[in-house]
Amino acid sequence: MFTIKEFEDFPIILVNDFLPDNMIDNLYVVLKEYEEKFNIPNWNSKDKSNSKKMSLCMGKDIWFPFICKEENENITHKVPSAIYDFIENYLFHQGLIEFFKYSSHDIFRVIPSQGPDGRFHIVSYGNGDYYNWHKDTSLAEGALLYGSSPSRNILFTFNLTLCKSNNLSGGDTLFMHNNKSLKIPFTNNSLVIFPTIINHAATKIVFKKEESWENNRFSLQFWMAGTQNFCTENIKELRW
Ligand SMILES: O=C(O)CCC(=O)C(=O)O
Ligand SMILES: [Fe+2]
Repeated sequence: MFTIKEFEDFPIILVNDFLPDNMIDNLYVVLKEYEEKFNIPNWNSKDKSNSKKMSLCMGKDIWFPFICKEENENITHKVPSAIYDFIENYLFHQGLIEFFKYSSHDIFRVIPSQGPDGRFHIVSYGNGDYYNWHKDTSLAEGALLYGSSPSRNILFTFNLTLCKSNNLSGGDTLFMHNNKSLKIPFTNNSLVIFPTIINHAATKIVFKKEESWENNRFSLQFWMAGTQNFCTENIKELRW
């Protein structure tokens, strides 16, 4: 059963033991199915600041909706049902929604009224990989999960970390806010939720012995979108 905690000095929510085993298994089926499609992160959007991000992430990533130019398929058919299940039934679980409503950081209280649209991003980290400091404010090209309008912005990141290996060291998540920093040590099956404008990083992952791809450290992120109004009214205090 998951437990939820909030940090006083950081608008960050930490959920431990988040998913039941069957949901984790379903997500691993998706990871395995798309193993060959993970690629070096590509932030080629019109916003030039994004290009800097290329060198920050040492892992390999994949986006959903998944865009495959060669196959030219309908992207909306490319989101596995396990991902929708994860977002709708777990990230928007009534236990979490209830917590958001009464969060001590006002910013989270509006999540329930926005609904679960956004994008889905997965990073796979092998031995030696890390993700240097960054914000999740740029939206890589492509549609949102429910095909909604471009007037929505990415506002929150829900980040689930998974790793089956017991031989992992590092892979912690770091946050920076108002000149303070916070380290959340890597824990399998834990979820952090934060406004996308908070600087964060994942420390170098070291496996003490060689591991198979399936034993990599995975970061599964739902980048939640909200309306412009919501954005300007509620997030300005965080200097969007
Ligand atoms: O691996 C992590 O925990 C963080 C990943 C991340 O920040 C990102 O992909 O934007
Ligand atoms: Fe990030």
